[in-house]
Order: sequence, then C-alpha cells, then structure tokens
Amino acid sequence: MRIPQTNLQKIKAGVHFAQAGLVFITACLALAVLTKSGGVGGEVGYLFGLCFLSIPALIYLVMVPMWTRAWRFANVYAYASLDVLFTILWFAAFCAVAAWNSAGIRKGEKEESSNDKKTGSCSAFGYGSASKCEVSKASVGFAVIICLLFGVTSAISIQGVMKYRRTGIMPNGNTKSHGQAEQLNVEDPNKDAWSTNIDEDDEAGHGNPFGDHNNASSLTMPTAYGQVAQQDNDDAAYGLLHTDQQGYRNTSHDETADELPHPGRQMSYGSSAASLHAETLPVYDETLAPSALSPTGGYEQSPGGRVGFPEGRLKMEFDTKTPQYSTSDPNSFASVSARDRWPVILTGAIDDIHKAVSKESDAEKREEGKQITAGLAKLKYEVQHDRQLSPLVDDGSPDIAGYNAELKQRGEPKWFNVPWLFSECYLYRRMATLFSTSQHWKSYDVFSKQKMSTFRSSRPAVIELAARYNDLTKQLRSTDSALANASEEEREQAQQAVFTEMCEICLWGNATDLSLLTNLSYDDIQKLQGSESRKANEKNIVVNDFPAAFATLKQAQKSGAKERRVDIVLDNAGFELFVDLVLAGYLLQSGLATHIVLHPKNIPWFVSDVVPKDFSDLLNVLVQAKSFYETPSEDDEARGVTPQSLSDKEQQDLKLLFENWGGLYAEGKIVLRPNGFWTEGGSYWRLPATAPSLYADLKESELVIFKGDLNYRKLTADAMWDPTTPFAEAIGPMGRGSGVRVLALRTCKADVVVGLSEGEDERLKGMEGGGGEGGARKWAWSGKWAVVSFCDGNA
Ligand SMILES: O=P(O)(O)OC[C@@]1(O)O[C@H](CO)[C@@H](O)[C@@H]1O
Repeated sequence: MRIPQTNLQKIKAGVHFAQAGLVFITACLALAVLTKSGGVGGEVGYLFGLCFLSIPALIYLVMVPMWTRAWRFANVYAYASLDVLFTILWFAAFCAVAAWNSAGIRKGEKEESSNDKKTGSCSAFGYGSASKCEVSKASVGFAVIICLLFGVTSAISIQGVMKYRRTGIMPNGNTKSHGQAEQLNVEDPNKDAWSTNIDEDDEAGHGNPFGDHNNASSLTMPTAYGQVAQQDNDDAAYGLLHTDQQGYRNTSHDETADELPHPGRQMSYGSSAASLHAETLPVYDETLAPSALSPTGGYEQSPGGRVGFPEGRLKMEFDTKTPQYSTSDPNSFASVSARDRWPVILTGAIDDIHKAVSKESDAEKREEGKQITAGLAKLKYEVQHDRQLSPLVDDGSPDIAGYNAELKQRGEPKWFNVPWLFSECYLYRRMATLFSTSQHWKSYDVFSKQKMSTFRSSRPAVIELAARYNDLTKQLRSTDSALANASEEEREQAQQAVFTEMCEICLWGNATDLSLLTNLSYDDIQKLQGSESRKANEKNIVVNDFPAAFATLKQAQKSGAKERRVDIVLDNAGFELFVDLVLAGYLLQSGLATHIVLHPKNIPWFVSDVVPKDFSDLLNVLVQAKSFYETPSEDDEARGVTPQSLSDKEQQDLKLLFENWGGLYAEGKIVLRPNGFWTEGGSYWRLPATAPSLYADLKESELVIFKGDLNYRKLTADAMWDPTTPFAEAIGPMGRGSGVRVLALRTCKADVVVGLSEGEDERLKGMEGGGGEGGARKWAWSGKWAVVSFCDGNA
C-alpha cells in the first residue's frame, strides 16, 4: 500500500524518476563509446558501471519511502547517505570522462598537427572517431545533470534527517525507528514480545533501539524490543500498589460527529434483526433545535479548520496558576502511572493489535498493523526510558496543532518530568494517531475487547439493576402505586431518595474503570458492583452534594419549563455506561429532566472511555443477552466454567430495559453528542475560551454531570490544591458565574481532591493504606473513596 507522501517527498521521487531516465540515456551513450573503435579509458567504463550502480540506489530511494511493504528498510540516514554518495560518484564520473575527452582531443590535435582542424573540437579526437567524442561529450552533459539532481535530492534528504533528529518524525510524517521492523515476526506466536521490563534491552547493550532523536547510535541494529518473559510478577506486584487489583486495559478525529446520523430515523426496536449499530442511534430531534440540543459534534471550527481559537494565544494561559501534579513527584500517583501503569497499558494495547495482525489475511493490512505495533512499542520504550515527548504526527485533526504547540511551549519535556494531565492525554492521543494515520485500522479500538469482556463480568449487577429499573418504571407510570397516592411532600422525599440511590449507582459504577483495575476477577467485580457494596460504600462519599443537585432539578421541574436538559459527560464504557443510562432513564421517567445529552469521546481514550460504538455494543448486549451471557468467554473456558443460563425473568427484564432505552432514543430524549474538546490535552479551565460553542451549549443545560476521575482532574486542572479549597474555586471559569451547573460524580483515583472539610485529608491519610505522614495521598488513588461535588454557575 502506498504511504501518503508530503509534497517534498513527491518532488524528490519525481527527481529520482528523472534521474532514472537520464541514467538510462547516459548508459546508452557510454555503451556507444565503449563499443566504438579507438580504445577507451577506465573513465567511460566507470561511468557505464555507475549507471548500473545507480539503479538499486534509485529503487531504494523511491520505493522504500513510498510502499509499506518496503517500509521496514526506511532510514533517513540511509536516504541522505545514498543521495550524497551518488552526488559525489556522479561528480567524479563527469569530471573523469570530461578529462578523458579533453585528453583525447589534445592527443588528436597533437597527432593532427595540420592547422585546418578546429582546436578543442572532436574533429581531431585521439581515441576514435569524432562521433565517438561527441557521444562521450554528451554523456558528460547528462552526467552533470544527474549529479546536480542528486545534489537536489541530497538537500531534501539532509533536511529530512534534521527534521527526524528534531522531531522523531520521518519525512513522510510517519514515526519510525530504524531497522526495528525485522524484529516483528508476527507469524511467530511463541515470540513473547510484550513486557514492561526495560532492563532487558539495556542488558543487551544495544542502547536505544528506537533511534533516540539525539543519539546517532540508533542506526545500529537494535535488539528485539520488549522481548522478555510473559507478564511477570513485577506487573502483578505493580497492581498491588494500592489495592490488590491492578489493571491495564484506547482515533481519529471528528468524523464520528459527522457520521452519526441525524435523528428521527426510527430504530428497529423489537424487530427480529434488532441488532443495533452506532449509526442507527438518533443524535438529536430537529424539532428541539436550535435549542440547547443543536449538535456541536466536531471541533470549534473557524476558517482554515484551525480550532476556533485566537491565533497565537496559547491555551495554557487559561489554566490555573496553581502548579499541576507532575510525573516527577515521587509522592504522586502521577509518578506511579508514568513508571508502572502506562507501560502495562501499552503492553496490553500491543498485545491486542499483535493478535489482530496475526489473524489478518490481507498482507497490506498486516504490514500496516506491524507499523502500528512498532509505533506502540516505540512509545512504550520512550516512556520507560524517560525520553522527550515528541510532536504528534498530524492525522488531519485540528487538535494536533494544539498538542504540538503546547508541547513546544512546555519545552518538549521528558516523560518522568511533565505535568501528568497533559502527558497522559498526549499518551492516548499519540496512540490514536497510529491508527488514524493508517488506511486499514482507522476505526480500530485497541481497547474494545477489554471493554466488552469486563462488561460480561458485570452480569449479576446488570441483571439486579435491570429488574430494579423496570420496577421503578412501572411504579413511576402507575397511577395507583403508593407513590402516586402519596402527598406532594412524601412524593418529593421519595423522589429525592430514589434520585440519590440512582446517582449512587451511577457514582460507584465509576469504581471499576479498566485503566486502574487489572485482571479484576469475576468475583471482585461482583463484590464491587452489587447493591450491598453500594450500601457499604455510602460512608465512603467524603463530599456529598446530592441534595443540592436534587434541589436544582426539582426547582427546574417546578418552574414548569418545557425543556429541562441534563448533560452527562461520560467516562467509562461497559458497566459504567450501563449505570449512566439507568440514571438517564430514571431522570426522564421521573420528570426531573425532559432530555438527556450524553457526551462520549471521539477516539479510544484512557482505555475504557466511551466512544459512540460502545453505545450500540451495550444495547446489542441487552437485545442479545442470552447469547452474550451464556456463551463462555475465554476467561470462562480458562476457568472451565459454563455460564449459567439466563432465567426467563432475567431475559425479560433485559428486553424490557432495551425497549425502554430504545424508546427514549427514538423519541430523541436521549442524544449522543461526541466532541473533540473532551480529548484535548488540557483542563476544563480552558473550555469557555477555547470551545465557546460547546460552552454555550452546556449553559443551556439544567445540570451537567461530569463522570469519573479524569473529568474531575480536568475540572480542577489536576492542580495541587489544598484539599479544603472550595470546589467552586478549584474549577475556575466553570465555577461561580460560569452559567453552567456542574455536578462531579467521582471515585477518587488520582491525587487531586478539593472541597474536603478541615482535617479530613489527614484523617484519611492516617488510615491503613491512606499514605500516612509521608505526603502521598494514597487514599485517593484506589477508587475506594468518592466525592460528589456540585457548583451552581448560575447562582
Ligand atoms: O476517569 P476514570 O476512568 O474514572 O479514571 C481514569 C484513571 O484510571 O486514569 C488516570 C490514571 O491513569 C486517573 O485519572 C484515573 O486513575
């Protein structure tokens, strides 16, 4: 498959093609001279030989940068060396033959001492006929042109080397390290290449197999990167850092927003072939636009496609001045993530794509898959060896410019000394570029299998909640239920209790995000997700603003406003998305909201964050629950377990749930709205200034619920706030006076936390595994504690 070429690359290839034509002609001329009588010098022989020698060089210089099949031989240094070498060789060639010509002419003139012959002309050529001399002169002319053209291509190649040494990006925009491909023998399943142990490489004393941009040694053939034993105890040990669970566990740009069809196209609920694909999900109801539901799916575009953001102004200027958590802080989860967790996550991704490539029959797709695998391995290597973060490859999305501008402004930091939030977003954005710049793997989600396999393990909680939800729906719809006959005050109390319960279900659904918890056993997941654990965890909510959030929605309901929208900025797919839909369905059916707008990501993100496809996958599970839950998974087969069959009641409950949620979609009451802003590298302090139409859209909402840890880190700019800092202050421009009502539902899985009462942080640090006096806020790393923080930006 052809690799997209930059204009400069195309020009270079064009020059090489011209050279090939000229070389052919020169070879013919030289052959003519060689075969003519009168004798020849080695010079012409050299020229003729050089013509042949140039062919393989030209093939290499043209084909390797252009075809994936040859990409394994790509090497910016080789390109430049060849171009410069042949410039010199052709220079020598035309000088030599020119000298031979003039020697022949001088010889001829000496022999022809008669004065009617023109001096310096071929008429008196000492090595043969005048035509031989003419032909030889012509060959010199062509050789001069070829030499000059090699001079041009040398300049282009040298520019390419300088760019590569500066950015790590090959002239055609790809990232690549030299000579590593041959390590990737996909066919050899026994070759276990995916580990987090870096010492292996160094031990082999091969230095930096990935061509560290500053270290010329990269030209030497590297060892096979990451070739060590299976997931070893180190990884297991890593996982036990906070809890005895560990985990590893996901394009391109904004197309999704465009691809998602406009609503009104009825979904085929209940039809026999009722399997759902993301495309069939209505995004919003025309009749409701241009109200708060007008889609802003893509980036904030302005003429020229640049993110609608004043040129030259850098987004960082909108961030808080409070320092951010950095990977250099040994007391932070940032340091643990960069040194221990990200390599494990990358290894999981490499493993996934490796398996996919080994099953791929299409040769071009396989080759491209190897490139992606190599790119992931390079990224893993750079993280583990504390390399500089290199500029992202431009995959056509406007956010890339923002990332690279910020990288430059941050002075191209190294992995072990960089703000955690930016670097972690950069990590996932860089992974996505490997897929989005490919032809065959653009929409491949390297985390998809993990998302679905873990959702399987949520079966008991999913069935328990489906029954609970359907009961609630029946109660809410019935006219003679206890609730219907209760007094207004009793109904409001009951409503608040159910609201809190539904929000708690939604909150703790966030505890099982896959980027934190590895190899979460079937039993662990049940223990975490069941109603018992929710009850047990109630006391673990260290900031609890549920009443304020309920009061906001209740007040809006009492205002009688026709449209009362609630937004949910989603976090993880699978069980968490399931409980988000439970909350969304409850808010709609209880009348606390009239519309729900869900905000997924555009690209695979932080391993398990929701992308639009995860939505249809979830609904497909509900409509095909029997086959999904009763088909043994790899894990079941490994454990020799045959999944229990679903009872009729359980099947019925899941079918009812599917029809209920399907109906809410069809009516356009639930809308899916991806936006590129959610996967940018900065905090939400930047949202009002850098994503004005998204900001305006969120202001239309009665309540914007931000799910999970990453959204909380972005709201609070992942800064090292004093934990007693008011939430409203820590979220800056999204706080007081912002016009946005913010509710964060977060299980704590990172250092930043605000809104705590005096002494609470010390109390939690003092608990077992809390971190103690040492300063590390370990209690906030495991997802065991949660905060529910509300700020009314309209107050
Ligand atoms: O946003 P989520 O899914 O609740 O958590 C994301 C997370 O797992 O990833 C980051 C660490 O890598 C932290 O923000 C948190 O631990």
